[in-house]
Amino acid sequence: MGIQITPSILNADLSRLADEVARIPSADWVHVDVMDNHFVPNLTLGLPVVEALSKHASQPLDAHLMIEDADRWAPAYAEAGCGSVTFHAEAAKAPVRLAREIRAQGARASMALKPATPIEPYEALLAELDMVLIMTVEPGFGGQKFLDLCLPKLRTARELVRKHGLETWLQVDGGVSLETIERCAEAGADVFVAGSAVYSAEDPDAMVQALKATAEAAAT
Ligand SMILES: O=C(CO)[C@H](O)[C@H](O)COP(=O)(O)O
Ligand SMILES: [Fe+2]
Repeated sequence: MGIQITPSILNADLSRLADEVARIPSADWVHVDVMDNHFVPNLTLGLPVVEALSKHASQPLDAHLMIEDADRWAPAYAEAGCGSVTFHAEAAKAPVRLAREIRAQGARASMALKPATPIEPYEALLAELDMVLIMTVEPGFGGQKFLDLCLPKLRTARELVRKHGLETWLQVDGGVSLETIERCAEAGADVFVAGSAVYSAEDPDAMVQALKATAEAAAT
């Protein structure tokens, strides 16, 4: 698939979501951060808003569920029309069953790891996943500083995907900008979430294109 950019709408104008998404036609996906004020200390939006937005976005939605009861809710986001659904490893009680349920609903299944969660215990699970999200900030808020300490885990994830001959995408999320995206691409990421970098830019779509070009140059 090559390099893909999935802007997060967390720092967009939430009162005009469909318009905000229309400002980024070059994006491959639209990243939607769902927070429940339990798994993370912040509350954003849920299933009805995601369902409504999926009907107005020209790109598929990439739902990032920062919620405690992932086993119960994640398949519903696939059913609501998301193209990709990411649950957190720290929240899922039965990740294999959950990944299979998401895929059965026709969406890509993805699992996220917080900065302190290692990838090695999940090696056998990789074949069940279409994507792994390596968080590069503590989940909960946009606009945080990129954590370089997450890069070795990204390299390990890339080695494991190669070792098993898989096509699992590796996504990074948190503090991704023109300044940090090269490091992520060099370490093996191929899907890049960028929230504040895109929506604080004067021309958000030009920023999406610049991020993509920078990651492509670093990955080759
Ligand atoms: O999952 C997230 C936070 O938990 C967001 O997707 C992420 O922080 C995007 O925002 P930014 O690019 O500003 O860091
Ligand atoms: Fe996110």
